[in-house]
Amino acid sequence: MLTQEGGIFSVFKNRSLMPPRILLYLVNEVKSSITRKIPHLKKNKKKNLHESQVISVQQQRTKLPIYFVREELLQLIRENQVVVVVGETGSGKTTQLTQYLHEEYEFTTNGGGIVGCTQPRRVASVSVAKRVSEEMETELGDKVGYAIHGVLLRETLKDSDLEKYRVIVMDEAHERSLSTDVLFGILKKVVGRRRDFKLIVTSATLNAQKFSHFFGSAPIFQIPGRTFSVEVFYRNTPCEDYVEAASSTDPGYGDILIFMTGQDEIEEVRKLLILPIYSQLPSDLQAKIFQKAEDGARKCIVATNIAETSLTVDGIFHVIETGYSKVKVYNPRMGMDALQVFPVSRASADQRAGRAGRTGPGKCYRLYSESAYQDEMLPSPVWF
Ligand SMILES: Nc1ncnc2c1ncn2[C@@H]1O[C@H](COP(=O)(O)OP(=O)(O)OP(=O)(O)O)[C@@H](O)[C@H]1O
Repeated sequence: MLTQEGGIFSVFKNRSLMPPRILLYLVNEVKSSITRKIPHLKKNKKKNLHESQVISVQQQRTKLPIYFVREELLQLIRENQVVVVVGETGSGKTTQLTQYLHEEYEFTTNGGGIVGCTQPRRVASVSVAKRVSEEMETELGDKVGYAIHGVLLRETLKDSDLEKYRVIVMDEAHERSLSTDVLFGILKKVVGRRRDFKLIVTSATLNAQKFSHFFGSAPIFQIPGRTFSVEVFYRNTPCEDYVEAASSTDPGYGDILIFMTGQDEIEEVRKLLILPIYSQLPSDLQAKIFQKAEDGARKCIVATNIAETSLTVDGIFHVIETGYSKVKVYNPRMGMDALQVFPVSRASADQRAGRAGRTGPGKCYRLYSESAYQDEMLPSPVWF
């Protein structure tokens, strides 16, 4: 069923006709990505067996770092209107915190007790909502929903106090954009007007202090530990062609996530990875298609930075990281925005590495040197 709520067009299969209790919102999205299955890559089934495949979803939840500090964190939230939460990638900030808050406030509010969680990317809103509904053993659209056609920001135009929300989680707040900055200003006012309203800001470590300061020295809660280790490899020298270098980096087993800056490069990688056949192709290259593919295909995803945060793709062991992304920059001469390629920040590189090691130990191959990471990359993204 499609419902129109408060100016937001939400995709809900809402059996009870009540709005879901946990809502994931899209606040800002920049680009798209392409996902491909590459059938000729070899899959080593044994090595590819992730922990998530052998233990239940509920057991997985009790192994996440946030689980061990649940009560401590909720106590801090009870005592403060705004709390900044910092934790390693995969510690459970998105999927677990929303559920803890739902459990905490489910019975204490009548009616307007929705926990809203903002996401910078569409793909994350959808996939996290699905995951949370699975964990809560409910159908998507029943207790858990997502809204991608509208943004929370737009909802504030109709209801400036966001009355139906008990808690808003500004997830991945370090992924700043104009929308999130405006929303921060609005939420600060809501916090001042509504004593029962809670705001949780999750962020990469480096920006936590700034957010805390903006909200009048809000306490910062650090979730200790990480779920699985990610081994990071660097090149000794910078590579001349990262598209080619990424395409020829095959760790030999396990699913792979490759980061590229945009659709053109993604298409190039796809061409390099998929075997072509046409009459003008030299016969030795044509012959390659007759080589037998191993049993069990391996998945290779080539994505832009839309896959950088919040996403868990089960089975991804390896991340190949080019160190670049496209950023929307205003060009005053042309009087319009343009996408330009820039080196990523250390915070983004760490987020990318964090896409491995979500459901098992992982590896990240950085196509640049360690000194480039340490000395040349900015600590966090700069917004133009
Ligand atoms: N779709 C999924 N399939 C399998 N496991 C998942 C899925 N989504 C989440 N998980 C598990 O839950 C863990 C916590 O994910 P969550 O998104 O809550 O972490 P996070 O702290 O918000 O990380 P990040 O900041 O990188 O988004 C993951 O590391 C993974 O083990």
